Amino acid sequence: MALVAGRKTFAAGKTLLLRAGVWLGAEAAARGGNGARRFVSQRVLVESDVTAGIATIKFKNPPVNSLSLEFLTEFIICLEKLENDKTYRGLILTSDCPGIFSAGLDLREMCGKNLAHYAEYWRAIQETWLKLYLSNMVLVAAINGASPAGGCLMALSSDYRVLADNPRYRIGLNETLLGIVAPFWFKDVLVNTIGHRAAEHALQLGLLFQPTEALQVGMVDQVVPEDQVQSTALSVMTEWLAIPDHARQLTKSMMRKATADNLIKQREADIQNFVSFVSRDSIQKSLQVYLEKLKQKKH
Ligand SMILES: CCCC/C=C\CC(=O)SCCNC(=O)CCNC(=O)[C@H](O)C(C)(C)COP(=O)(O)OP(=O)(O)OC[C@H]1O[C@@H](n2cnc3c(N)ncnc32)[C@H](O)[C@@H]1OP(=O)(O)O
Repeated sequence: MALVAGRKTFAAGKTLLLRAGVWLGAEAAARGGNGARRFVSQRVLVESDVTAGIATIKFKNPPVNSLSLEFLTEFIICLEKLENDKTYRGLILTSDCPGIFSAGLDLREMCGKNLAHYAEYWRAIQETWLKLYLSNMVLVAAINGASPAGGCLMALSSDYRVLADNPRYRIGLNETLLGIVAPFWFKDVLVNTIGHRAAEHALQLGLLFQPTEALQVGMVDQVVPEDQVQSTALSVMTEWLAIPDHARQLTKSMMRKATADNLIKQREADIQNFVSFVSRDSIQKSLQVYLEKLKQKKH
């Protein structure tokens, strides 16, 4: 059943389908007698409370939960499985890596690879976003670490964001700092969240907000002490799940469909655009310099 779901997801990406199959073969699932279920994959941990109808996905791709192609493949399959299983009405996104929610796109997937790889990678990024943004489940991001760029996009695609109050946990779309440009649909999601002027300011300067600033600008909905992130996410979830599903889902779709359709109608062009942008010599150089800086930070 899960493979069928995988096939649907990756109808346009044969390699991804193959990888998904490998992952599904390695998957282990355990059921407890108390309604708790736990799916284990290498990079994505899914815990669920069947009785409450709530699942929690913990990103587990150390050291920084970068969105590698392998991570995205596992993540997409998990999302699809949960979405298709009517047991689950709510999903909490959080991290298993201390201090990092997600470092965003894996820069190594965008450097020194061939054009087909860039296209495959970007399709997986698009697919992940569409699955998150259009999910019928209530999505609450329990942001327990730094979340730049693609990490921020995952949080912004949730219905509600709870951020741990730690000045090191900065959040934002910092693409310009890398010498790259956030795609139009990243921009659309940011505009929908914080408004046009604040988004223009944040995007041009590549701002990474500390928790109090993120709350002020509306990028997150709540900032709480670090040890209360999960419990707050859970109580927010309970509140949201008290709303009848059909009414909430139709409302969510009414609010989000136009933004998602904007990408859906030009998906192939968006892939081509990414491929030609990222493969430019100047962009490759910028990304390599940025990666090098990250590596040298430690020394
Ligand atoms: C047209 C293009 C559209 C692009 C759209 C979206 C863009 C993106 O999402 S691009 C990614 C943007 N992400 C970032 O700018 C974050 C970069 N990372 C950091 O700022 C820090 O690593 C972070 C704050 C997340 C964590 O800090 P630390 O805990 O201090 O860890 P280190 O910096 O020491 O990193 C450990 C290790 O991970 C490597 N790393 C970090 N980020 C990435 C990444 N995004 N992709 C790949 N690898 C990453 C870093 O180089 C270190 O590697 P080693 O030196 O080999 O240990």
